[in-house]
Amino acid sequence: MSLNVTGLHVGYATAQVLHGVDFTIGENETVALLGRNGMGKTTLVRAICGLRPPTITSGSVTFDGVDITKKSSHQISRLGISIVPQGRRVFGSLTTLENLSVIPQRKDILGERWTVERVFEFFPRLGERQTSMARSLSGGEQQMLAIGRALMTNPSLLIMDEPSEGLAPSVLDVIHDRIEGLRGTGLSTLIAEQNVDLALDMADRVIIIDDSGSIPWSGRADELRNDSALLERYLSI
Ligand SMILES: Nc1ncnc2c1ncn2[C@@H]1O[C@H](COP(=O)(O)OP(=O)(O)OP(=O)(O)O)[C@@H](O)[C@H]1O
Repeated sequence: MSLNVTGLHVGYATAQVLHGVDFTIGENETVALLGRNGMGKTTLVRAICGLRPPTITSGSVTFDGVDITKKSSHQISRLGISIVPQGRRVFGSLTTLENLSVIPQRKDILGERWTVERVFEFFPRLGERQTSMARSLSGGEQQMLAIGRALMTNPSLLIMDEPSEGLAPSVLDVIHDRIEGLRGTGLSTLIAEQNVDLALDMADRVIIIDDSGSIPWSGRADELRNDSALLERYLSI
């Protein structure tokens, strides 16, 4: 798996948000995307996944050597990138089981495929709630379901947009543990997060987005954790 983002400019009808974003993600890497509120984390992950708005105005996104800059979100999903959207977006009027069963799956993959049973092994709590309507699940259970739905596509790159948002600390521990559990399964992960401590615990590498609409710093998570000037400058911590 390799993702290469080069010179990406992205915006909305009303405003240009990203002004030349460059980064790469390699095989088996967990990368955190950090930045203060409104810097463009969601804009960047939506652009990579082919979700519109926003619109990519220049630059390119290449995934496993294929230019996906102009591809639709469905095409990108079929190539192996899956997103856990901000706000979870599960189907409230379907059961847990139905939410997982309706996902189109990529079949031509190396390694173990995801099945509903495997998701229930991975998140036992979802197995217990498989006949419940998704709208009746707690926030944490909905987040597990959103991750389960993304895994069902059999991605090689999983992108999560603020997985910690609105979750209680005990649930965060579960989500953190499960994201750790994905390591070594051949999956690479990009996590956009406001919760810097959590992100630094989970990630091998960090990219920071700032008000220039680009990536002023990237490096190892432990480097950032130990650099109070960087934390203050870009994340106001
Ligand atoms: N649909 C939209 N139309 C116009 N502008 C938008 C739209 N969505 C986001 N923006 C603007 O784009 C900029 C970046 O927003 P974005 O949501 O990508 O930031 P973020 O880093 O993910 O922030 P947060 O952590 O608050 O979600 C903000 O100025 C926001 O107001």
